[in-house]
Amino acid sequence: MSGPLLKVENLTKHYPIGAGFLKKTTPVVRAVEDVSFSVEAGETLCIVGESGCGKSTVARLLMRLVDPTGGRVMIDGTDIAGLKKHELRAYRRLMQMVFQDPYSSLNPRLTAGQIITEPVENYERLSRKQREALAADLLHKVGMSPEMMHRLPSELSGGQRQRLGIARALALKPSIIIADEAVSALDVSVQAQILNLLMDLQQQLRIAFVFISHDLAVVEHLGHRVAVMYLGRIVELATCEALFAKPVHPYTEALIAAAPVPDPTGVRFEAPVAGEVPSPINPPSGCTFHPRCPLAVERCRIEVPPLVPMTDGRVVACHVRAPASGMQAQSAAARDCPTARLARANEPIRASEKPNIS
Ligand SMILES: Nc1ncnc2c1ncn2[C@@H]1O[C@H](COP(=O)(O)OP(=O)(O)OP(=O)(O)O)[C@@H](O)[C@H]1O
Repeated sequence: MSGPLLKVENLTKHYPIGAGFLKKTTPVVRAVEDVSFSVEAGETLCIVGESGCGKSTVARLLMRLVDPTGGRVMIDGTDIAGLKKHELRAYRRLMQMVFQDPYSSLNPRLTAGQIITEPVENYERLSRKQREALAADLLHKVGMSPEMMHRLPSELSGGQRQRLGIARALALKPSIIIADEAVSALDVSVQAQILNLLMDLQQQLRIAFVFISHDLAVVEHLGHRVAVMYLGRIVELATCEALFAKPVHPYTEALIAAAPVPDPTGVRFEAPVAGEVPSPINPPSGCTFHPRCPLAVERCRIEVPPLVPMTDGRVVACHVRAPASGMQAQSAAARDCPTARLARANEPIRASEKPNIS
């Protein structure tokens, strides 16, 4: 294979809503607008943003559970939109999903063994012996004992159920796992166990993760790169280290500043993003963040800012901090950022911050 494992180009999803009988145009929810990114084998790309910014819709588009309004999703260089049903089945094996609620996503009437071998049995017949061996192997991979294969989901703890969800996702030996808020429903200590399990599995199996979360502490722990979404668009995409050390987009900066501080000696400020997220049915003109942005200028109200590459490899969509004309904007932006000033004092930017952003 040459090129990235997963490549998303200009992905857009508008959900039509409530068209009146005589209305000439159907109103739409602009859930995802012109989103592009790529993910390499063995890499974790996190997608963060407030509720309703389009994270889950991106996940559904990647899995082709919904069809895009525009753009493409390429796996191993193949555009999955052009695939016939039987070809899509083969590609679906490569990409599996882990859901937020491990209870509602597991069939309560099936045993753990049946749940995790079911995806394989959709593709091939297994003897009882093969099924048991596969179930034992998958349970072992996620740190559970083989005896658990006879239990029902209701007889397992939340953490065990999420391990089961991960075992089921691993059954088809995927190259990519899409995890949508996969640890949000778990206690913090169980969250840490599941995150460590995912990182171990990634090292062993070179699986790529697209990890969707609103929890920046989780993202900082797990991610290689982070895409920050606001109202359907990516506003900043950077390596995890670079993003947390010196956010450039004012929205990223506000999001990081507003995150709870686990360590009171840490570098984070407590300052929430002012105002509500506008409606994706009738989003603001120009930069959709402008009504909440303390730096907004006239141009922000008029023109949609393009994603501009910065000198450290990140991309940022901001007329003020990343004007389309200048790669040098990044250093100026980072200088004015109070979070960055404190962060920089603690953690210098490393030479390895050269993300592969496309
Ligand atoms: N089937 C649908 N029909 C109409 N609108 C939808 C549909 N699915 C999602 N939306 C809308 O699209 C926008 C993006 O939703 P999405 O669930 O992708 O956001 P999210 O960032 O995952 O939010 P959350 O973190 O709350 O799950 C929201 O305004 C949502 O209401």
